[in-house]
Amino acid sequence: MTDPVTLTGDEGTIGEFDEKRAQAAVRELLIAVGEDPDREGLLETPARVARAYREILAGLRQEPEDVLTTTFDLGHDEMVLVKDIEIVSLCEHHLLPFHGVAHVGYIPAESGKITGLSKLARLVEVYARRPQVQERLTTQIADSLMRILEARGAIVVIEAEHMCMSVRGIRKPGAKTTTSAVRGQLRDPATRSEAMSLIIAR
Ligand SMILES: Nc1nc2c(ncn2[C@@H]2O[C@H](COP(=O)(O)OP(=O)(O)OP(=O)(O)O)[C@@H](O)[C@H]2O)c(=O)[nH]1
Ligand SMILES: [Zn+2]
Repeated sequence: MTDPVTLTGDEGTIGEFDEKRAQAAVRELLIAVGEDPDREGLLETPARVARAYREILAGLRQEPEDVLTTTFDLGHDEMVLVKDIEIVSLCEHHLLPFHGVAHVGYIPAESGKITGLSKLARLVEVYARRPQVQERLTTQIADSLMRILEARGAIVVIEAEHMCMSVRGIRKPGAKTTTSAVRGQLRDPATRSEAMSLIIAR
């Protein structure tokens, strides 16, 4: 068992993951939909689902500062862009997944302070593994780059398909939503269009 961690998130204090409570809630849900939670095939389901949600929502117990740790002074002050970072997040309206790719770029601080490339993907994970809306996920990543790396500019583009639009409701599988957040020097039209053309290029 890992130690419970209590952190302060963007919207107040985030509690620890209560596995027993999650299991009881899944059992209740099974009863609510007319299933028998005591039939053999479902006996372990509450425990499995609780573990799955602990994993899928692990970002609630992490902060961006935890992952943007390793920084180097390379003196590189031009744009760094990591494309096609696969994401799976959980829509906070329906608790159904949305999945796709994130493209994350930034212009380092004048000092040339940069971070490891994998840390950009880790930053995406911190915010994706929370109940989310795609717009907030996008802006939180960009704002963290500006704040923690003191970046001069940041751009985040996310393209995703929402299960709540494909398996229920309007049922439009394949519909993709694109969101972007652009900060600092990347708002300059020439820099922004250079970044966008790199993102679009296959
Ligand atoms: N802007 C935004 N909307 C989202 C996101 N994820 C889900 N939604 C939308 O949230 C809305 C919730 O609308 P409601 O009318 O309250 O819920 P609903 O009756 O289940 O809506 P339908 O999906 O249209 O059946 C829906 O239109 C979803 O498509 C997201 O990341 N961003
Ligand atoms: Zn939804």
